[in-house]
Amino acid sequence: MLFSIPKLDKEIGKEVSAYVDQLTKPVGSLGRLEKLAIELAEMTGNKFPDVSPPGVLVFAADHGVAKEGVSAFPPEVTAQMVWNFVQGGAAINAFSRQIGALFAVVDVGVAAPIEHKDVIAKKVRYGTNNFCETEAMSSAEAEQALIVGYEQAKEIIDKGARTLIVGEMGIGNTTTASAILTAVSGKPIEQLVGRGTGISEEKLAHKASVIRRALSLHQPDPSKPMELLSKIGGLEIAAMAGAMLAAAERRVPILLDGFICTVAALVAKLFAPAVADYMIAGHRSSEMGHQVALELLGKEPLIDLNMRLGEGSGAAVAFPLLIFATAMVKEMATFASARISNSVEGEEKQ
Ligand SMILES: Cc1cc2ncn([C@H]3O[C@H](COP(=O)(O)O)[C@@H](O)[C@H]3O)c2cc1C
Ligand SMILES: O=C(O)c1cccnc1
Repeated sequence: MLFSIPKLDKEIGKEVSAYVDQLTKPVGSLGRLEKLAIELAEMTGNKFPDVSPPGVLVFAADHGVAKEGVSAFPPEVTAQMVWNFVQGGAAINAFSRQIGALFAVVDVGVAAPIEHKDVIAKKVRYGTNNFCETEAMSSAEAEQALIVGYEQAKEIIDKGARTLIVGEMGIGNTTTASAILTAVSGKPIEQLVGRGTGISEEKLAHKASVIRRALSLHQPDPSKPMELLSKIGGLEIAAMAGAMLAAAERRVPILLDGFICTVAALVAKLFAPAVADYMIAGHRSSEMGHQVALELLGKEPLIDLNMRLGEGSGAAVAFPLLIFATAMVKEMATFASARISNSVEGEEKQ
């Protein structure tokens, strides 16, 4: 599949960088917010971009590998949480309301029938196969799930979303994400597999052995994203990658969530490396493996609150920082406009 992602507007970045140095504060004193303002300008091609409203897309799907007992919760929780999302009771609902987000939940592969006017029905199949036994899904299904994500992102952007947040719900998906990350990074499984919903030490060792089995069965080519998705992937992970690709094509900044989202980001990057230019890492999840995924992506997260939930929750909590960065550029006075004496230290920049 081919994606056409525009180059970052480095010229606007330079303009904003120079302008930020004129604002009524010592040079560099707003730290990371300054860098963020420059990045947002380069992504959007706009010196004074709007990042609101954000669009939150939560993709839900089940994982056949959950049968192996790799989660602290039973697979039915995926469907049960979808009902919670439409009733507004999940963490991502509370946080989406706080940040004024456009919100949608998409069934891309829940292993139960779901009919509700507020659930976008895009089920590709009733959960994946157990990838310890056979491939998770066909390449055609992986592609279909990717397209679901792509189309949904297009839609929410058409409705006005100026920043994209992608979240997920899928019991077992930290196993799937760890499998993909092991294949992509080539690092030892022990460094990449974590407690997910909160499994015991014993289950953690079992989870690692499940991933080891799947990788030795399928031996996916780590440079081929569709192969990774079909052999050891997840439907919601494919959809998240597709959504990110659509946002980057439209110069819409992507605010990443935690572990699963960052692994989906790595998959998106394998489809089109330039997609990473449009990503900002929202938070550092305490899930083992997230740090490695962030390093592979070359991103430093905005916040670290010891969260490990998913759903897009960490990105939603980090989102106000994007508002602050843009408000700084839009609203602050310059030394000249406010008639304030500038530094006597000349050009020195910290
Ligand atoms: C009530 C509940 C709400 C959640 N919201 C996100 N997750 C998170 O936990 C799951 C991944 O962990 P594992 O791989 O251990 O199953 C995903 O659904 C993820 O989004 C939840 C999990 C639970 C139990
Ligand atoms: O960081 C995440 O995305 C995460 C961690 C644990 C469980 N679910 C999601």
